[in-house]
Amino acid sequence: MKLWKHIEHLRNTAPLVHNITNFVVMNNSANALLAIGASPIMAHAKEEVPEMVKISNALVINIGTLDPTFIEGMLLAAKTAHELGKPWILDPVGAGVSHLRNSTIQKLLEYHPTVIRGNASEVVAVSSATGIKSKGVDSSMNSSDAVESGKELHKNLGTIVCISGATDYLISKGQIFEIQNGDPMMTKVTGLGCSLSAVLGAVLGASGADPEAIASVVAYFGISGELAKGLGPGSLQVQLLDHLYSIDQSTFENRLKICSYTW
Ligand SMILES: Nc1ncnc2c1ncn2[C@@H]1O[C@H](COP(=O)(O)OP(=O)(O)OP(=O)(O)O)[C@@H](O)[C@H]1O
Ligand SMILES: Cc1ncsc1CCO
Ligand SMILES: [Mg+2]
Repeated sequence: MKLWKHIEHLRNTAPLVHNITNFVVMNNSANALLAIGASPIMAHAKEEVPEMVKISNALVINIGTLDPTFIEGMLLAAKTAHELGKPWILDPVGAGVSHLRNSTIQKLLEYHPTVIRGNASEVVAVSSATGIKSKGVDSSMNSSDAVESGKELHKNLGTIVCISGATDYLISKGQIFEIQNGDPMMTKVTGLGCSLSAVLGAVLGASGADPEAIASVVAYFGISGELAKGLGPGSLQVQLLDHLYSIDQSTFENRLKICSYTW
């Protein structure tokens, strides 16, 4: 697979990505977007959200720290993106943990996200709609155990589903990509799943709903995490940005662990 072209295209396109995300990750998500070559804007007030969606190439909605004001902004943004045909990605952080999260996800799904990216517990919770018991925002399951739920979600909504974990899965119409890049140390830095969702917003802005382009960025992010591993979570958090910024074609191609099959 010749995947580097998707990374180059993203860097050359420099899409503007509108994020409504959580208080924990606003900074690292904006920095991850800049490092990969995109332009971030964080904005959640309902008074400006429609204008932001209009000027942006893609929208990221992350429900990590919900409150009524954020929910209002998210619903308006998702509605506007849906009406304008702008691609958008939903990160259902903590799906299944509270009624507020579950009911907000159900309302957001009415606006047909282009992609849903979550860890295994979140994907299972969104797919079951009723919500399962979950530990918090970290997954209590292996990503491989969420693949059937991811397929159901895709069949019911037509949404591309990305399940992150030791193996990342990208489930789209008739095709699944499996990506084996990344490092377990990435789970010791908060919000790297949120950063992944943000950079997937960037590839949506640059390439639209192209599963191969999205899978390329999932792999790119994992490779950046592998290279960023140092003494522990602190250095990984900082060096991830350096590698997102600087990886070249040969490093990417030498480290790439990806396959795809039909379903
Ligand atoms: N065991 C693992 N081995 C290798 N890479 C991993 C592992 N677990 C997670 N990752 C990588 O870490 C990144 C974040 O995925 P993760 O599933 O931890 O997201 P998350 O649980 O939503 O995180 P958060 O909610 O903190 O943002 C992905 O790039 C994923 O490939
Ligand atoms: C720790 C945490 N709590 C709400 S959002 C978030 C960031 C990781 O999802
Ligand atoms: Mg998460």
